[in-house]
Amino acid sequence: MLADLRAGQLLDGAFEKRTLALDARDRRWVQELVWGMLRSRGRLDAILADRVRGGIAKIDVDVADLLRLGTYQLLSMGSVPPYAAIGQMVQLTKQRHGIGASKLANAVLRRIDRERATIEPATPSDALEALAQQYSHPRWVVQRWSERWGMEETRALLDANNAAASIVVRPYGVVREQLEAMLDGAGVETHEVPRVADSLRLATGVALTELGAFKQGALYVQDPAATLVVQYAHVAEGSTVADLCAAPGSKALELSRRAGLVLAADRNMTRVDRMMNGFGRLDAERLHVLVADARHPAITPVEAVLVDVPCTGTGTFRRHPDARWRLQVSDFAVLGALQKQILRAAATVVKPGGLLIYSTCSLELEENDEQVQQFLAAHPEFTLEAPAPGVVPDDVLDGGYLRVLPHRHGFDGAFAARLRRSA
Ligand SMILES: C[S@@+](CC[C@H](N)C(=O)[O-])C[C@H]1O[C@@H](n2cnc3c(N)ncnc32)[C@H](O)[C@@H]1O
Repeated sequence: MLADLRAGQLLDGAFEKRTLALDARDRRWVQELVWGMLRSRGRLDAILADRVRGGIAKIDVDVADLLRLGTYQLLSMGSVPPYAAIGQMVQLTKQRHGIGASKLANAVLRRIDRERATIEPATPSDALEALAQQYSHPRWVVQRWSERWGMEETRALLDANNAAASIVVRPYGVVREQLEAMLDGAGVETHEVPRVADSLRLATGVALTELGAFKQGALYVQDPAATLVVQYAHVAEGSTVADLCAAPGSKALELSRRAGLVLAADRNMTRVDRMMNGFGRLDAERLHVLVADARHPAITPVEAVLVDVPCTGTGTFRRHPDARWRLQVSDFAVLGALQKQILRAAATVVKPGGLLIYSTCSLELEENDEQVQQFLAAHPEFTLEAPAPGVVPDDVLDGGYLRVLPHRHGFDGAFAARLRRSA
């Protein structure tokens, strides 16, 4: 899986592909290991740097990942006996890299096991480096956030990014109480979600896809931040809505609660396939799926258009611990250009008097406020229009925008701007 990530694949996809043959318990164990290791990679590297001659950057990247996995098991996975963690990693290193590398793995991991009581690496004197190491984030990301929010709020955000994200579900075709009863009958503990009516947070460790309520299409998974984006959009009852970047489709489903018809389009065929499977499981109504490029929308103007654009996803680092290590400064320019193109093209298919909703799961101003401000400056026929008071809680509104922050609200990060076209 880690080799897949190095080849540019995303963690979710690599996990799906590599764990097909495992049962639910083993999948959970692998997930705990890999997600946990990636969330603490910076700290693990500091520990390894003190014990690998020449530092971790000097050794083969695959061996480095094996050492990180071994170290994480030794220090953070109490369920794994040290001899098993060391033995397994040494064996794997031998299979993949030969006897020399396996001796290194054996020596390093045994030493870490021996020194576990005094293992914490020294705190770097540079305050940003210290935060980056403690919370395992790239330093440049910590720097950019601390310039915006200050050190203490940045610390809270880094901490939130390392917390395990819970599964939150929404009822479909049944009311919340029915879904609660179905889950209760299956022995699944549920909790209400602050700020978002009808969503249910499931106790951790639930094998969701094995639940009857899932198989019967009585629920779908949606982080409260995504639900809030759609509630903030507040499309008119019975209207036709185009969701031009729709896959895997949870916002399209949420839109279909109020809309008369939702056109759910995405450019990526594989993701469209997955979206269709999801809608099929739910027996979803009032949704039409299309494969289409949002830069050239092939539809006639509609009452509301949502563009949930591709972005750096810095609001979802807690779910995708690989993303923080993949992020590059150049992503802002590359994705920014695409976001700009999609937003401008989407504007051409909004009816006069209609709504254009721009959203991201990024925390970054370049992808959020600045995109919208530039768009509004070039399109005087659109104005920012927050939904009526009470549609979403006041504490997720910020100057008319929707802004959800992991460390303030406890959900994924999200941003949205609701733009009204003049009649
Ligand atoms: C943030 S995700 C959308 C998530 C989705 N709205 C949901 O709530 O489930 C962005 C999506 O945009 C799609 N995408 C990227 N470039 C696109 C383009 N030019 N036209 C249409 N879709 C595009 C990606 O395939 C991806 O599925």
